[in-house]
Amino acid sequence: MPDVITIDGPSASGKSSVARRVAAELGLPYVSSGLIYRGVTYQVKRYGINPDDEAAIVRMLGQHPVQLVPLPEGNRMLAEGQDVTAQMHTLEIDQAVSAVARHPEVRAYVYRSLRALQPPFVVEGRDMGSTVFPDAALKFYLTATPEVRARRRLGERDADYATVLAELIRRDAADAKQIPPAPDAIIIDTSAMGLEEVVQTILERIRRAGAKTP
Ligand SMILES: Nc1ncnc2c1ncn2[C@@H]1O[C@H](COP(=O)(O)OP(=O)(O)OP(=O)(O)O)[C@@H](O)[C@H]1O
Ligand SMILES: Nc1ccn([C@@H]2O[C@H](COP(=O)(O)O)[C@@H](O)[C@H]2O)c(=O)n1
Repeated sequence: MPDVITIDGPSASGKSSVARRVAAELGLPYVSSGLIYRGVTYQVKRYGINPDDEAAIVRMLGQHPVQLVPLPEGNRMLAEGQDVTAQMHTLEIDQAVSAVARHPEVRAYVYRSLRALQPPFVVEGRDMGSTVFPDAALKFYLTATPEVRARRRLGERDADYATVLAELIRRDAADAKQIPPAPDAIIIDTSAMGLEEVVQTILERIRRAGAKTP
């Protein structure tokens, strides 16, 4: 069994749903890296920090840290010990998170949190395969057109289709630096695939890779 399996892709490509299902099938924990960036953004807003002020964000995190709890039934986000998971997937956090996540020192904070976790696990995000776990045994990258992703996301946000689509396209552009897939990632275009089909495709690739491992 590989130590670390990475599943990356743009917003609403299905990373967290797929990672959770794949991890459950393998009996492994799954880890949502985006939830840490969301937790940091929540604290930035809570403490009224300017999202452009990298040094102030890092200082704030020293006093008011966040912690990811990767439970199999769903990752939880703790801010100073308080469970704030329910407030992580709002349009307000969607719109602010990329500005916070672009700072190298913020990324270093998140990378340290992720690398401190004990493998094996399935981890999802943008740059898990390209940057954070370059030695991961297996790397997947999910794509889908913005329109398909916006339709999937509709209903999870308090917004209409046009707003959800515009927000997805904006976030893709804002995250462009960390979005490119690792050169050795297996790319799966899920535009015409159901969730279960994506999960089974990945599990099949993992089984095949496992069969090749001595
Ligand atoms: N292949 C698929 N077919 C249909 N629906 C899907 C598929 N993959 C994911 N979904 C649905 O799309 C929505 C978004 O999926 P999910 O939250 O897993 O994406 P994500 O990439 O983790 O998003 P984000 O990066 O914004 O957190 C969910 O409602 C999920 O059930
Ligand atoms: N590896 C990652 C993961 C996430 N981000 C940033 O966090 C935002 C939220 O991520 P979700 O997966 O929960 O949507 C995302 O838009 C990025 O700004 C990142 O930079 N790297």
